[in-house]
Amino acid sequence: MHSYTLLAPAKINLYLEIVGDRPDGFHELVMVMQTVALCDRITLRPNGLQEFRLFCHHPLVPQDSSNLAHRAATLMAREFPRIFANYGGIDISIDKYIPVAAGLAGGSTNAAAVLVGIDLIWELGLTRPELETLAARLGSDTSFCVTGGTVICTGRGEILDPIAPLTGLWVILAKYDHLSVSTPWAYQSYRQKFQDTYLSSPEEFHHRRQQVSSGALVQAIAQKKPAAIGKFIHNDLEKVVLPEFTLVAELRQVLGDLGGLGTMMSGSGPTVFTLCSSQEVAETIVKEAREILVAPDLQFWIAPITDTGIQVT
Ligand SMILES: C[C@@](CO)(OP(=O)(O)O)[C@H](O)COP(=O)(O)OP(=O)(O)OC[C@H]1O[C@@H](n2ccc(N)nc2=O)[C@H](O)[C@@H]1O
Ligand SMILES: Nc1ncnc2c1ncn2[C@@H]1O[C@H](COP(=O)(O)OP(=O)(O)O)[C@@H](O)[C@H]1O
Repeated sequence: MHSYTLLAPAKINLYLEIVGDRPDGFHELVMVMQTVALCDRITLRPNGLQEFRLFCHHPLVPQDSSNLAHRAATLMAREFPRIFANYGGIDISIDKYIPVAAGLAGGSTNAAAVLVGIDLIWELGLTRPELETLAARLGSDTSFCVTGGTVICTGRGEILDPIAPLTGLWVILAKYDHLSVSTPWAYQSYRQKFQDTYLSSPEEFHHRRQQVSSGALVQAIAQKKPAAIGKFIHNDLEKVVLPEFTLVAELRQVLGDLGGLGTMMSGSGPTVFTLCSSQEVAETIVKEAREILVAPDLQFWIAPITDTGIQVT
């Protein structure tokens, strides 16, 4: 049996609109998700035991069965008990490069990589849609992470409509090390503040989804117009996160003022991203931002936008 090393990339949300409440307690969303080439490295080694073991040295990442990567492995064992009994367990090692609890889907992409990797190790031959359906049981963002690219994500986030890939752009990611935002908190706060604007029927959800599919951002992506893409990015969760996390609001303002195509918070934050036309532009903006915002724990990453999801190396 082979060992595999996989690269699991982060995502940003180019668009995140909260459309309404769902009967399952989650929110109905319309999002445009985009893969970014900032990757965690996941190594999977068959261990000959009847258990999964997880190794990760990041202080904020759980090392036990609550880790999303471990949960993905357990899900596979439950789905394929006889194959698990034959092939045995796997040691999962995670080298973390994606910042944690940052709105970049770090845990979800690790889980997606484990599904893809176990499919290979156990020679299951699962199709992409089958892997995406399994992934949806682990989290709202996990199905997207299986495939990656540029995708309209609706429902809880698990209904995927891939669109023309967005390539040739670069992104700056900026995050204060000491800040993290709880995703449930962000959604609950949004509900408390904006519930009176929510749509509620499946017909209204469908209509809104159609509007976004044919709307300004998706058109700009299809026509490969970087300036328009930067203009039409949007995130409803900024309305609750920015007033509460003033450092994030300031960071967003400073990066936005320094140029780039557009600046926005990703997901539930607190990472702020700036889309740039080139690596050089991104480097210049980061240099200038570091001169304005003198904070030892403010970190920047520069990475290309990519249409490559989980990669087996
Ligand atoms: C906000 C987003 C945007 O892409 O990403 P992150 O900022 O976490 O990366 C996602 O919606 C997060 O997706 P994910 O991180 O997979 O969340 P889940 O584990 O499924 O849900 C965490 C919690 O978020 C809330 N939640 C999530 C998705 C959704 N459509 N409606 C919700 O209300 C629920 O309170 C849920 O308990
Ligand atoms: N493999 C994992 N990598 C990162 N975080 C994980 C993982 N498994 C569980 N977590 C937990 O999930 C929570 C959300 O982290 P993460 O997935 O990085 O952020 P986000 O949901 O904002 O994209 C954190 O509290 C973290 O401890």
